[in-house]
Amino acid sequence: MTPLIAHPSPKFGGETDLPGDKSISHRALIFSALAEGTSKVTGLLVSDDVRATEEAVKAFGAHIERDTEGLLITGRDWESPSDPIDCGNSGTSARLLMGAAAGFEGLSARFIGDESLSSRPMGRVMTPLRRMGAVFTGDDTLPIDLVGAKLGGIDYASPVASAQVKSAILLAGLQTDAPVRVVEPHLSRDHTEVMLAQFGVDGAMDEVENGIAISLGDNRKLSATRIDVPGDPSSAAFAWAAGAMIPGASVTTRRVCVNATRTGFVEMLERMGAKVTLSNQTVLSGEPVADVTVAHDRLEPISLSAEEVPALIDEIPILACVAAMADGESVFEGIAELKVKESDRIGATAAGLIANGVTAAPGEDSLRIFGKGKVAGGRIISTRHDHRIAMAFLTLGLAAESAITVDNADPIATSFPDFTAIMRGLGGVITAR
Ligand SMILES: O=C(O)C1=C[C@@H](OP(=O)(O)O)[C@@H](O)[C@H](O)C1
Ligand SMILES: C=C(OP(=O)(O)O)C(=O)O
Repeated sequence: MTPLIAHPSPKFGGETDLPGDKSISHRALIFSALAEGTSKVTGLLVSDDVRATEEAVKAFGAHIERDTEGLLITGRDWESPSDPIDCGNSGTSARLLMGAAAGFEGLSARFIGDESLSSRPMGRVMTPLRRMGAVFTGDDTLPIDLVGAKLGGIDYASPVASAQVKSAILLAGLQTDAPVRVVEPHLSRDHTEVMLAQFGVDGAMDEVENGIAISLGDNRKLSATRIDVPGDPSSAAFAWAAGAMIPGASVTTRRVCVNATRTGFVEMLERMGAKVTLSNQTVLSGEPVADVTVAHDRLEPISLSAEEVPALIDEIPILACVAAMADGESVFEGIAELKVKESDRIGATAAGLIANGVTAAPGEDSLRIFGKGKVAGGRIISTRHDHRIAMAFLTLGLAAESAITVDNADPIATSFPDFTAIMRGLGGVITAR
């Protein structure tokens, strides 16, 4: 357990690069490991979650080498790993890998994870994958055993807008010729669809009565390619939040992914009153990227509705912290999915805010924050082994009246090991206890 203290930091600002996007990094590894030929991946995120996926695809038989630019990954038909696939803390690893492995006949694998991951629901991917013909033993939670089988098609209406569920089905669908379609109630991040096209697989997206339908086309053979991973907007969010909250601050993050399914947070900051500018817009491996500048201004409270949630699902704890710095009541609705992340993020966020002098009302599917234009701070919060909770409250501590301590900053390594260095580089005062 490594506690860290974030102190009020009135001189925050500047420019920074960011590590690679976590979602795109997981996918680059998995897709390359399934593709025919050798793919090159640059800018891959170095973090515990992505390392879990890298170790897994090696265990399934992919060959990985490094050169000066990045990784060279040679794909193949996946085979049984000799040891359990340890997904650590990473829901994306577990759910996407189960889908990707499900259609290899004769393969058998056990999926395991840490205590937090072992309490998160896996039935949401096992149900549709079983319907396609996959054979699992285990209930809703890890450890789960998979026996690869010949898969058929599926037309699946997902009850949740989850990119992990959608991606598990599409990845499994690569091993069958039968029709594969997933309908989600609202569009979740579409990095799988973007990357399928990069690897030469066609698909389609249509608006339908009950949501957004994504289907695979006829060509499902992945051909090796090059993927350059852009910066992670979910990591940039902490620098942007500090830029929005601290008077006089202006922060520029270079070459960040600005795919519209991921820009919900920065759009909310703009709606709240922060000044947001995009420059140097371009496209990297099918993903839109830009330099994003966020500068402080007076912040207004906001309302967040269910259809807006997927585009900022991982940013809700930090959005709640920013809302606490606005003057008035902010309401977030349709956020029940937060209860099945690395921690119950509705409860953890509300508890951290309340401890630091903010009035907040958590619900089953909602969170209300009664902002007063400032946050007292001064208290220690429990991160509940959740990286996003740790980073959100360290960021709030930079803007609060008194320092905020997080009891354990270790989980930050799962998604953004450079968090402390980057925030310090921008003027954030973060010290050990
Ligand atoms: O597909 C992905 O890469 C992810 C999807 C999201 O999860 P859900 O799809 O379960 O909402 C997100 O919370 C997670 O950090 C990464
Ligand atoms: C929810 C997250 O990741 P995962 O589901 O991959 O554990 C996250 O990074 O906030």
